[in-house]
Amino acid sequence: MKALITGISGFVGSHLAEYLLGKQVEVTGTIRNRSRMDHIRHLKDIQLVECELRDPFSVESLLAKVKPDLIFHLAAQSFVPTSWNSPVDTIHNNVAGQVNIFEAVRKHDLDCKIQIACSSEEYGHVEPDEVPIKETNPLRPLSPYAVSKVAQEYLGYQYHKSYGLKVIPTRTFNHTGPRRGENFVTSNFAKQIAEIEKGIKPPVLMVGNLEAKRDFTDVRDVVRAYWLALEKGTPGETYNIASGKCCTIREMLNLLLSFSNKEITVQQDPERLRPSDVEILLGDYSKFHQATGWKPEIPFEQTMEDLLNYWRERV
Ligand SMILES: C[C@H]1O[C@H](OP(=O)(O)OP(=O)(O)OC[C@H]2O[C@@H](n3cnc4c(=O)[nH]c(N)nc43)[C@H](O)[C@@H]2O)[C@@H](O)[C@@H](O)C1=O
Repeated sequence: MKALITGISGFVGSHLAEYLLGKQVEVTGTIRNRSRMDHIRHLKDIQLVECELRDPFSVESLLAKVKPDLIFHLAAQSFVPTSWNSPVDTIHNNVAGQVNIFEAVRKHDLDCKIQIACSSEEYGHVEPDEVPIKETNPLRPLSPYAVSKVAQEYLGYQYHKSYGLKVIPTRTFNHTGPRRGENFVTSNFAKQIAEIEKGIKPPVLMVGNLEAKRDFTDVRDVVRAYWLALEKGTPGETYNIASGKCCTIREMLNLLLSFSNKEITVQQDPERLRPSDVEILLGDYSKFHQATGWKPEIPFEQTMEDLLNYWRERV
C-alpha cells in the first residue's frame, strides 16, 4: 500500500507520516524548497519529492512516478489571518494545488482514494441553535481561507460526480498538539509561557480575542481519523472530525497557565484581532463515528500539557 502526503513536513503531515509508517504503509511526501525539515528529520523510511503543487507539470510527473493508492492532501496556506493579508495567494495556493492533483489523477487514470483536508472554518457564522454543528449545516465562510476550503470541498464533490474520483473531504475542527505552528493560538500561548518561564520574555502574555469558542482535537487522534476516512469512509461524503466539546480561548489559556507556577499577566494586542472572527465552532462527529467507529481518545488536558512541554524543550 502506497500513500502520498502533500505537505508532509508540516504539523499534521509529520504526525500522519509517523502513523502510516506504523501501519507498514509506504510513504512518499511532497516538500517545497523552503520547507522546514525539523518535524520529519527523524523519519528515515519516507521518500521526499520536491513538488510545487501550483505547477501542473510538477504534480503530473509526481503522480505518474508515485502512483499512490492513497492521497492525503494536507498542503495548504492554513493560517486564517494570512488569508486576509494575502487573499489571492491563499485562494490560488489552496484551490489550484488541489485541481492540479485531481487533473493528474484523472489523466493517469489512477485508482486511488483521496482525502482532502477541509475545515470547520467553512461553517463560519453559526447560529446559537445550530450547535453541535452537523455536516448539513449551511456554510457561511468568514475569511478568504474559509472560502478556499469551501471551494476545495465543492471541487472534490464535482470531480467525484463528473469523473468518479474517490474523494473524501474531512471537515476537521481545530486541532493541536506537539509541533503545532507557533502562529496558531494554542502553540502561540504555550510558547510565550515557556519563554516567560526561561526568563527570555517579560511575564506578560499577549493575546487576541479570548471570547471565541473552539472545539479542539489532538492531532494524533486526527491523523488516525484521516486513515479511517480512507479505509472506511464513502467517497463523495463529507465528514466532521471534532471532539464534540468546546471551550473559550480564555479557558484554554487558563488551562495552560495552570501548568505553570509563574505569575503571568495577560494583555490584549489589538494587532491580534481579526476583521471577523468565527464566534463558536462545536462539532457533531456522529456521522464519522457511525461510518468508521472513530472517537477522540486523548484528553484535552494531556494535549495541552504535551504542547507546553514541547515548547519548554525548544525555547
Ligand atoms: C479549523 C481551523 O482551525 C484553525 O483556525 P483558527 O480557529 O483561526 O485558529 P487559531 O489558532 O489561529 O485561532 C483560534 C482562535 O483563537 C483566537 N485568538 C485569540 N488570541 C489569539 C492569538 O494571539 N493568536 C491566534 N492565532 N489566535 C488567537 C482567534 O481569534 C480564534 O478565534 C486553523 O488550523 C485553520 O487552518 C482551520 O482550518
